[in-house]
Amino acid sequence: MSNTIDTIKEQINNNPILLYMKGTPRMPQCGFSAQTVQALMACGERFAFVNILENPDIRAELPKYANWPTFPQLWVKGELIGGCDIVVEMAQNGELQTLITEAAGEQEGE
Ligand SMILES: N[C@@H](CCC(=O)N[C@@H](CS)C(=O)NCC(=O)O)C(=O)O
Ligand code: FES
Repeated sequence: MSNTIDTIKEQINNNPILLYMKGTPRMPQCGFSAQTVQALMACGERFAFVNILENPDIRAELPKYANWPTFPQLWVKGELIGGCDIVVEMAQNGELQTLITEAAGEQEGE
């Protein structure tokens, strides 16, 4: 569905820090999404999210577009960073904070 792909592209281009997840940051609906939100929130910056459980078209199309089969998916500055495993690892080694702080700087400057 090309419409859905356009929506996805818009979301990715308009939100420098964007998490596709199951549920919401306040109420994640899966442990993988919950862990990822926790790591992201610990960075202390505002981020956008899309609840894919409420957007079945995006749930169906994004994995093909991203070439990444699962959720959550963290996108920063238009690029897929990864899912839960990668985000948690990057949180542990400090890379996530650096990435998010930098992306948030651009967000402020908008
Ligand atoms: N190892 C994955 C775990 C995520 C995962 O396995 N997600 C599954 C279950 S929540 C998924 O998104 N399945 C496809 C779907 O539910 O649409 C990661 O690092 O993100
Ligand atoms: S919803 Fe079952 S593992 Fe994520």
